[in-house]
Amino acid sequence: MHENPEQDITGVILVGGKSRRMGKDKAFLEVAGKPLFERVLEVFRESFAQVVLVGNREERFADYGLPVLPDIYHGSSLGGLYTGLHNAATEYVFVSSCDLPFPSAEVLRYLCSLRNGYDAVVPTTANGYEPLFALYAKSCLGPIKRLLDSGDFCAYAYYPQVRVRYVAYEELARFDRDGRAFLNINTPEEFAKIGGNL
Ligand SMILES: Nc1nc2c(ncn2[C@@H]2O[C@H](COP(=O)(O)OP(=O)(O)OP(=O)(O)O)[C@@H](O)[C@H]2O)c(=O)[nH]1
Repeated sequence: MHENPEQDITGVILVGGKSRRMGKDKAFLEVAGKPLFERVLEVFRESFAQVVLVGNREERFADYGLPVLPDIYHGSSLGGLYTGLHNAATEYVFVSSCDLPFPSAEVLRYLCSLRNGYDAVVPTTANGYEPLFALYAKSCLGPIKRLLDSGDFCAYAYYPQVRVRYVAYEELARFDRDGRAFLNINTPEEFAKIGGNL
């Protein structure tokens, strides 16, 4: 456990995806002998006093002693974030997808350190926004709900309505020593590239 886990941020790991491209539940794919989602969980446990999972099929995670919250809005990562934020006992949540093989505690802590005065802290990389390794305040709930109720599941469409601290990758690079902190794994080919075996 990190000396000072954040008390006002709940760590939310989204585990409710369908893994269609992978063809196999991504959360449990092993990298260096450890399931992908456990690699995120390890970083979260040392960083946050409270950690929850969001997704259906709770029985998959029965061994971990963590709350597993069922989706309020089904079928999107934005809906998963909504459920995490809605249920959080804290002002903020830090959300992560479950398919990051090399999540960085240093990147995470730096992002968290920027939260004062903002509704969201969102990294931007060469791939664009990274909404699924980012911090959100309860004040995002209304804009997210309106979006979901309108049938739009875009993870960043409400950003113009809240105060977002965008964090350019250049600002984060010093915390991402091997340049893989935002890598996520969606396909068997991507999994094979990091040495994974289905
Ligand atoms: N709780 C919850 N999480 C979701 C949902 N859809 C996606 N996620 C999570 O969001 C993150 C990113 O998911 P994606 O890779 O975009 O989608 P996926 O369904 O897992 O995979 P594909 O079927 O290949 O698109 C992963 O951690 C997923 O588990 C959902 O409906 N509910």
